[in-house]
Amino acid sequence: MPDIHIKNTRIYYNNSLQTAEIIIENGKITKIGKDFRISSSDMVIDAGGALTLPAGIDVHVHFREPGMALKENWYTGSCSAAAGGIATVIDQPNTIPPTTDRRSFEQKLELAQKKSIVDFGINGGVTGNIERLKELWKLGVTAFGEIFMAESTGGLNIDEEDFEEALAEIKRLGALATIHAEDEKMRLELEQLLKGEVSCDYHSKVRPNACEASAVQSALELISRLEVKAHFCHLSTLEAVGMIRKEKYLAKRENKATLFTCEVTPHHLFLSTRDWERLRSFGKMNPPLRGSHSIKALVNGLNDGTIDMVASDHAPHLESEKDVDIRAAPSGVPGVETLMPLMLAAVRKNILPLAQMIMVTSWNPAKAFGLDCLGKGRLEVGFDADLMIVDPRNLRPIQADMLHSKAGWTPFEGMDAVFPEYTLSRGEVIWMEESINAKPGRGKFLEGSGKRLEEDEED
Ligand SMILES: NC(=O)N[C@@H](CC(=O)O)C(=O)O
Ligand SMILES: [Zn+2]
Ligand SMILES: [Zn+2]
Repeated sequence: MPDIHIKNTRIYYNNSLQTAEIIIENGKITKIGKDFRISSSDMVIDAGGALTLPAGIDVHVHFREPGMALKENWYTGSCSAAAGGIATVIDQPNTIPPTTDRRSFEQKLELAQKKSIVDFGINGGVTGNIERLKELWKLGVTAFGEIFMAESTGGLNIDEEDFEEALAEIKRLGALATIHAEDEKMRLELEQLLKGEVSCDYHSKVRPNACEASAVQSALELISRLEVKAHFCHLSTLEAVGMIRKEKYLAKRENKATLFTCEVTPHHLFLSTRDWERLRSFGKMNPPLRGSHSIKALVNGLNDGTIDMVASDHAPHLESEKDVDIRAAPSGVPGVETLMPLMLAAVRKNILPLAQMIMVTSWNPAKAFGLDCLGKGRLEVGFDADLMIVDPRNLRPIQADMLHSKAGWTPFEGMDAVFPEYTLSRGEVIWMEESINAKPGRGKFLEGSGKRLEEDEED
C-alpha cells in the first residue's frame, strides 16, 4: 500500500481550521503537522488549499444484496458511497432473505466481502427470531435493526409484544437496538380513513407527525424501563426532536448517561411537503416528507446536539418501480452519495458550522456504533486514514447521471452540493479525478463487539 503525504491542505484540528500536512503510513494517519520537508512517501497529494476532513460514516444504508441486486448491489452501492466521500457504511437487514439468522448473515457477508469497496458493518434483523439474536450477535453484527415498529420496505415490522421481547434480549446481549419509529395502529387507521384521498401529499397524511411521535414516546418508555442501548433511525418531526431533547436534558440533570442516540436524513433536512408536487411518488419514503416547522426543528436539533448524526437511509428503488401511483410505489430514496455533498453545501450556507458537520457525519456515528474502537471516525494520529478532500468553493448542482447508484435518479436533482475530489479508505485513494479507483472486495468487514468479545474469551 503506498504511503501518502497530503500537503497544502486545511483541516479542522484542535478547535480551529488550520493549514497542515498529513502523513499516512500502512493505512493509518501517523503524522499531522507542518513543513514535512523531505517526503519519502510514495504519493504526494497537493490539495491546493482544499479541506481534508474525516470521511463520512453512514450508519443506515440499504445496499439490497442479496435478493434485490437490480436496485443496487454491494459494488454499485459502495462506489456510490466512495464518490460521495463516505468510507464506512452499515447495511440494513431488509434484504431477500432478510438478515435474521446465521445462513442469511453469512450469505450477505460473502457478497459484501467480494464486492464492497468501502468498509462495512452488517446489522442483524429482528422479526419473530428472538432466539436467533444471540447467534447473530456472536457472528459480528454491528447492531440490531432497524427494528420496524411499522410497515416499510421488506415487511419486517413486528408487533408490540415481540418488540419488547426483542429489546429485552438485546439488553441481555449488551447490544444496540436501532429503531424505525412509526405507530402501525395509527397508520392502519388513517389508511382506512383516507381511502378516497387523491392529493399528492397523501403519504404524509397517512403517516403524520403524530404517527412518529407516538412510536418514539412508547419506544422511549421501553428503553428507559429495560435500560437497553438504542438508536432512533431517521427522526423527522418537531415532536420527536422535542421528546429527545427533553429526555437528554433530564438524563444530564440527573447525571445519568443517555441510553440512546438518534439520526436525521438529508431528505428530511432538505426536502419538505412542498416537494410533493415536483417529486410525486418519487418523494415517497418512510417516515414521509414533513412541513417547514419540523425542518426547522431538525436543523436546530442538529446544531444543539439533540440529534447525534446524519445518515442517508439510502433506499434505492428503480425509476420504473417508483414511477407509478403513490399507493403502489415502494417507499425510499437513494442518498448515500449526496449525504456529505449536501451537508457541505449546508455549511457553506451557514445552516450549521463545519465543526458540527464533522461531528455528526464521522465521530458521533463512530462512537454510537462502536466503530471508534476499530480506528474509525477521526482525523487524528493513530486513526484509520479514512478521509475526504473537498474544495468548498466548488458548489455544483446534483445531477442523477453523475451518481453511481443503480437507482439512476435522485430526489435532490438540481440542488447545490460540494462533491469530494478525493476519498481515501485506510490510506488507499478509492475516488479521484471523478473516477472510482478501487477493486471490488477491498472493503473490510467491521466486526461487531459481540464477535470481538467472543474472540477475546477464546484467547
Ligand atoms: N425508508 C424507506 O422508505 N424505505 C426503506 C426502509 C426503511 O428505512 O424504512 C427501504 O428499504 O426501502
Ligand atoms: Zn426505516
Ligand atoms: Zn432504512
